[in-house]
Amino acid sequence: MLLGVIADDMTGATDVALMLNRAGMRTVQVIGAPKPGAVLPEAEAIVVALKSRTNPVAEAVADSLAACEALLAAGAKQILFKYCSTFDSTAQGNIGPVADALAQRLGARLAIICPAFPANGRSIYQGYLFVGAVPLHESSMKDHPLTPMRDSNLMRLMAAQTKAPVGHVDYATVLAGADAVKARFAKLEGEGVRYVVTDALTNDDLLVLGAAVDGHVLLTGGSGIAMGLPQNFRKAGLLSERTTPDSLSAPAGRAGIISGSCSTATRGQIKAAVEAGYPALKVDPLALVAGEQDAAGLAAWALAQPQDKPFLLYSSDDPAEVAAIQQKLGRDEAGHTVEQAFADTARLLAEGGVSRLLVAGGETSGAVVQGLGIRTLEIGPEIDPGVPWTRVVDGPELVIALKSGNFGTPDFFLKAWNLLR
Ligand SMILES: Nc1ncnc2c1ncn2[C@@H]1O[C@H](COP(=O)(O)OP(=O)(O)O)[C@@H](O)[C@H]1O
Ligand SMILES: O=C(O)[C@@H](O)C(=O)COP(=O)(O)O
Repeated sequence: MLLGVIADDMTGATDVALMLNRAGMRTVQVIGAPKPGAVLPEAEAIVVALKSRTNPVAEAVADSLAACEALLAAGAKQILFKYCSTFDSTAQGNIGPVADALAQRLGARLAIICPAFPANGRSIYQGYLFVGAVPLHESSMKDHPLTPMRDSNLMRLMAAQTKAPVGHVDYATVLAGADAVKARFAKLEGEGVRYVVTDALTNDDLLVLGAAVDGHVLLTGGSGIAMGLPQNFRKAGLLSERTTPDSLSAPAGRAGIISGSCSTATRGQIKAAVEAGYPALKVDPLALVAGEQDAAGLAAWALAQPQDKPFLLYSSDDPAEVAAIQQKLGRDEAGHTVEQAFADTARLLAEGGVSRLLVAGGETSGAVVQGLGIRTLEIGPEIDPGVPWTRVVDGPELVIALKSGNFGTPDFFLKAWNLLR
């Protein structure tokens, strides 16, 4: 084991596991903070998927430290704290407090902050995070149901979550190469800076940064930063040769989609699936609270649909509707109600013979994976950047893809099945 990753949500975990797998590291994903003394699977990289993005801060810190202990015990030489490429967090955290706790545990004097993910349009310039052509706070992330992002300056965002000094490595330095970046790191460290936001626009920049962080005990960032890490282990002669699969054999059974993601990309993908004639049922948080809809009813509906097309269960709605529901139920209550309903529904679906499942939404995926009692995932082929099919290794017999809300082309729900045999 070389690299340990602590991911703050489920889709983020499969995203970074896919990145590492494609860059040549044999990677497995385990779900939840391992218990003390737990034996982790054999791999070159292990990703521990937590649900720590929106948990209470103390819980997020405790889970992240537990994951860190397990990864160190398994032999990790470097720890990556993976958060969202859109830096999803609140003013209180959880990115700052978790990074602080990990830095203290690992004795890290300097850790980079790099959510850049060019393949999905996330770039950093002058410390500002862009989503496609617009700054983060002008993107659809400003309306996220749980972590609305209203600032784009990563130094300011981080400074609001930590007392440790935050610095910046500008793009000119990244363009000058890994040695120049290392020299800047050393200078900033000498000035007492703990966290360094690094500009990055392209995959080449991420490879430069990957080389520059060789030997850092703690890194923080999106999955993009993982791209340049395997090269360090390969150079040190520590990596085996491997290729990534281009398809995945799936157990016989039904196919379906569960979506609790209200992100723009997911809503477009739902529209495409409905237009393609997928049987679709909208789940209403208010109806769940009133008992007019429940998991048993949702599963029964899904299992009664014709089998020639995947069924679609979705609560996804546009920002105005989500805001109206949150006003009635409260943000957390609305979120938890939907997540619990989907977790219970997923369990009933698996019991009813569903063996191929697509789930949209990070929090939603966390709930569904918990509901299904999945403990380990093996990473399969890439459907779109950041989203692989995975096979459940420890849990019910199924293949499952966990899609980040904002990832995937509009035909994602239509084309994903083509990679299954
Ligand atoms: N109609 C809705 N109204 C309010 N909240 C909702 C609705 N549908 C889903 N949610 C909640 O919104 C959150 C979406 O987050 P998530 O699943 O992480 O999606 P994404 O990956 O798009 O961020 C979840 O907590 C989910 O339960
Ligand atoms: O880094 C990313 O953008 C994703 O890996 C991620 O974390 C996704 O989170 P959700 O959008 O909540 O699924």
